[in-house]
Amino acid sequence: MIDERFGLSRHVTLPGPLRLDGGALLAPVEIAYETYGTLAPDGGNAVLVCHALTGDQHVASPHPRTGKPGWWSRLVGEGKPVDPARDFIVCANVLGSCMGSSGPSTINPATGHPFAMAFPVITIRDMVRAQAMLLDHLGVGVLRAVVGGSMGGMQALSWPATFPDRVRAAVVIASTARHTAQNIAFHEVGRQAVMADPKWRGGDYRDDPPAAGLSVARMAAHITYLSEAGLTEKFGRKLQARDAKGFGFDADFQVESYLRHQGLSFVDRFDANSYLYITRAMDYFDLAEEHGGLLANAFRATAARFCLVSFDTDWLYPTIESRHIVHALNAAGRAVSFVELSSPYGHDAFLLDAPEMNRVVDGFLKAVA
Ligand SMILES: CC(=O)SCCNC(=O)CCNC(=O)[C@H](O)C(C)(C)COP(=O)(O)OP(=O)(O)OC[C@H]1O[C@@H](n2cnc3c(N)ncnc32)[C@H](O)[C@@H]1OP(=O)(O)O
Ligand SMILES: N[C@@H](CCO)C(=O)O
Repeated sequence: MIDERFGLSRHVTLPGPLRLDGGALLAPVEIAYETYGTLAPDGGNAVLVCHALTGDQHVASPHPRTGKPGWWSRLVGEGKPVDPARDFIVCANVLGSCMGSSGPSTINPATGHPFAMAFPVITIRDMVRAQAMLLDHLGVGVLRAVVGGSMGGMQALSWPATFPDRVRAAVVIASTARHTAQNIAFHEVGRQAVMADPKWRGGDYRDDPPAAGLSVARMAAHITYLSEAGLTEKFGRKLQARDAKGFGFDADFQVESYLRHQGLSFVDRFDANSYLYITRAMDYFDLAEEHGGLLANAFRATAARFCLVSFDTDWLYPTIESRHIVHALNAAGRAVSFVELSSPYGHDAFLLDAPEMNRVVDGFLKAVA
């Protein structure tokens, strides 16, 4: 019996093999994860929380290195909508990432060196299959719910499509069922920034990463997580305190130094090759294409209930993408709740204080209890 009221970083090596969508077999499969709460004797209270592109398993406990609160501690924790007093909560670092699960920085048993670009290309569905292997290991059969935002929402959609009998409810926030040309275009700019950095060296950078390229990639991506109104409210055209030199190409505008800060701090916490692999997995995501070209087909085999939330200023995954999913769920005869929330903060609103989002998720999860 697993009995952890509070988050505890763990790591498991599963023998596998895991057959990936690209055809490769991954073995062993390393998974870093945290659990909170107690698995009920009937196993019926498990909730899987899925993280976004650069997230990790520390969803509700302080990050072990920075001490910052868990990235979704506003939604997950004692007295929150996902509550360890009621739920057995699992959050795992996704396949391809760099926080302890198998990815390009994992040591390749065949060479004794990091896989780097020899790591197989992965998909969102591969991430979900790895999570299913972890749940098997933890003795979890059917999930009470799977919950995720952004790329976490893609996993939450992929779960009932991939394992129709293993999930009773899915909460999909600020997400999409496919990457659009614009989404792919922004990711490609970031990947090219990484690959154009001479330090990238085809991925074999070891202890001297392509920091400049990764930082620029994050700066470009971060703009897509915000909104014009949010940036205007926070920075407008405000300048830094100028020195005697006046005009020039230092970070004169505050928004510039903010973006540079976001880029530099990202390099401290994320691996460049993982960035390539995970953005690629998101670009390949097209749930309709995986199901004969019709999104409704993805949901026909499941009896899961769905809750979708979008934000009106999210131009990365705008509300129209959520509506597209709602129409497909309706066509498949699935029960779905959908709400568009108002926020000035763009896509990343799901990570910020969002009382309305909490109320919606709380009400939905209580209804499917
Ligand atoms: C989704 C998952 O699964 S987890 C992964 C999610 N985490 C991330 O994406 C981390 C990076 N993203 C962010 O910080 C996102 O904006 C959010 C939504 C998570 C946080 O938003 P906010 O709390 O509004 O933080 P904000 O965007 O204002 O950034 C604050 C930082 O910018 C710095 N900053 C603010 N203004 C400036 C400026 N003019 N010049 C330089 N730095 C500045 C602050 O000092 C602060 O630095 P710190 O994070 O090192 O303490
Ligand atoms: N800002 C979040 C969401 C991006 O989709 C992240 O970096 O993971």
